[in-house]
Amino acid sequence: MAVASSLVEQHGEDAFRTAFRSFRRKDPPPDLLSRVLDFSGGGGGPVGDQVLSADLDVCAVSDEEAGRVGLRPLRDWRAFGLQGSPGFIFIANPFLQGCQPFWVKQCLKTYPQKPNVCNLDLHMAPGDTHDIWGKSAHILRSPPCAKKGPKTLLEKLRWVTLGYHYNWSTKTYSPDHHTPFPEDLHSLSSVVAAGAGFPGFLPEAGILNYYRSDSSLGIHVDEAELDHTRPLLSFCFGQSAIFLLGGPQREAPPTAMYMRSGDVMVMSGQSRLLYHAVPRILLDLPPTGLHTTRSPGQGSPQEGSLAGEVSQEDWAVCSRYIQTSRVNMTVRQVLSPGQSFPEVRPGEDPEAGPGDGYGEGGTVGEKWRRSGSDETESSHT
Ligand SMILES: O=C(O)CCC(=O)C(=O)O
Ligand SMILES: [Fe+2]
Repeated sequence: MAVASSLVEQHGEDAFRTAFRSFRRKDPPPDLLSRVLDFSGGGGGPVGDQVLSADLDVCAVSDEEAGRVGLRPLRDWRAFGLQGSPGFIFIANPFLQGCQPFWVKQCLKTYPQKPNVCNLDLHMAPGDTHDIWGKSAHILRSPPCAKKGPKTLLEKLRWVTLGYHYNWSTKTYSPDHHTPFPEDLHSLSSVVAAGAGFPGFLPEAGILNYYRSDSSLGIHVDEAELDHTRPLLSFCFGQSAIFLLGGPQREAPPTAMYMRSGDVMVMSGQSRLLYHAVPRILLDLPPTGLHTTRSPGQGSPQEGSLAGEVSQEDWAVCSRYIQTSRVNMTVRQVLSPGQSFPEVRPGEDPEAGPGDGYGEGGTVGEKWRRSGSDETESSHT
């Protein structure tokens, strides 16, 4: 059941905004929370009538290929769809035990490194954003002291872009702002896309969002990619969140669901261009599957695994960070095979990209990330 159907719309605002604001309230109404879908089956909200089981192509990927990127064999994945949202697939934590830490470490230690781009680059000198991990790790590794020191760079990180770098101002990608897409994330994405029925998916752009406890992600549609027939993949790590999935217009009341560490979402087909948002990070639920111990009994990654073990030293930093944070990676194919970017003709304003519907609130970037109370909007650049 869509959560906003019983909420009173205020000031003529659309149903999505009404729901978004309700979840941002300090104490969301209990009946609202009771209708948040919980795919983990681990208690909490119901898996409602709206939930279907989703078909995967379990033969598309061998157990070895899945294990190599830290995923369980595809036949063991629990995948769900939503009535009324064809193409939306929710995969409840398909990671092998002990393998999420590798991806958390990549998000915190590896992907923020140059030549990738992050929010700190927008207002800091290049030398100062050079080694975000190195400049933060020793502080995060030491025991928290009573007097809070200044935030580390890692704690100030809000987004990182990979591959074709999303331009938050023009809301476009461009051929001349591109760096190599990380090979390990390419492999992980290819496995998930193939399992979801999209063999040959080409991961070309990534947006990593770093959420602190009061962060949120405004209502938007991801439409800057030129090929919308390819899915958008989303990987969640760390603290849980409430995710809202709406319709093609903001007037449609959204469905709310919990997203927990390890959960993966695929937005494809008609769901590729649906409005969505993250109104709330939840600190009261312990992150699942985030211990480093690997279980030898359940197909743990073998020789040649990309998802290597994380050293205790690195994990001390990562685990401290995600005690109060959530990290999300979205992976997108930008172009169809053989497609190129439209040429900017002389005299045309290269800044005037197509609208991307991020409208209000915004991404982790300047335009659409919100934080603080439901009344205040602030940017996180
Ligand atoms: O953090 C999330 O779960 C959603 C991220 C998202 O929608 C985006 O990056 O476009
Ligand atoms: Fe999005």
